[in-house]
Amino acid sequence: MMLNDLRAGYGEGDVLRGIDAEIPEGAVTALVGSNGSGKSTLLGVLAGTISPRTGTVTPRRRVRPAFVVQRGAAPDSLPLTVRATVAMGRWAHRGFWRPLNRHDRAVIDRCLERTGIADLAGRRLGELSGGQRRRALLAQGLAQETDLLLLDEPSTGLDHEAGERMRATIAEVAAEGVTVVHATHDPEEIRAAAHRLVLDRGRVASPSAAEELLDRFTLAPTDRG
Ligand SMILES: Nc1ncnc2c1ncn2[C@@H]1O[C@H](COP(=O)(O)OP(=O)(O)OP(=O)(O)O)[C@@H](O)[C@H]1O
Repeated sequence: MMLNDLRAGYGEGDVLRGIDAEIPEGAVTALVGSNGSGKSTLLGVLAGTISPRTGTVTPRRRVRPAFVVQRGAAPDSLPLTVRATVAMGRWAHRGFWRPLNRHDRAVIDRCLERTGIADLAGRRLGELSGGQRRRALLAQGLAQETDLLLLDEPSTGLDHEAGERMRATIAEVAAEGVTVVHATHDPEEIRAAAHRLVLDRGRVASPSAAEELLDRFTLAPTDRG
């Protein structure tokens, strides 16, 4: 995917100030940068939820990307089960008015399994811990079976085991041919990604700034000078 001179923002002024980059298809790209550098905004542009002011993303796919945000759109007070939440991921294929078929149910089961939450399927979303809810939202994204999976800080708040499972799932999905872009501050996720796109105040960081930022993000506190 090629990003050419992308500019986007919310009110006056641009948050993304001319992004030129290539995002390799069928691989994992980590979107790295300080707080406020524009990672979530860029994910929003790739997802189509934020319109760029100028610039292009090519090719523009007909398939809707799956965008896994930090919190779901449904309020926690809704009596929605984990399974129902994941099932919503099938609406993109089926429309929410049509009953799920056997294939949909098999996809939902698989997504619950691979995110390690099959045993929570009957629980209400509002009763889950933050990390469990995050896995349910990832499962919902996977259930969409799109070829572009966008994740906003997927492993924030996950324990070590859940974080490893998240990284494994991300790698597996990419191995199946899905283009994965995830915004992350997690050193292991940054190291595990095949590609890194480093943002610096709304632009792609220069090679030397990128190297410095990546060092800062991936070195353990004890390794830092
Ligand atoms: N909905 C919004 N309305 C107005 N300004 C926004 C909105 N969302 C983000 N911004 C602003 O855009 C800038 C970039 O935010 P963005 O969320 O893209 O950064 P980020 O790199 O994802 O940061 P973080 O690491 O904190 O998640 C920030 O200055 C932020 O205040």
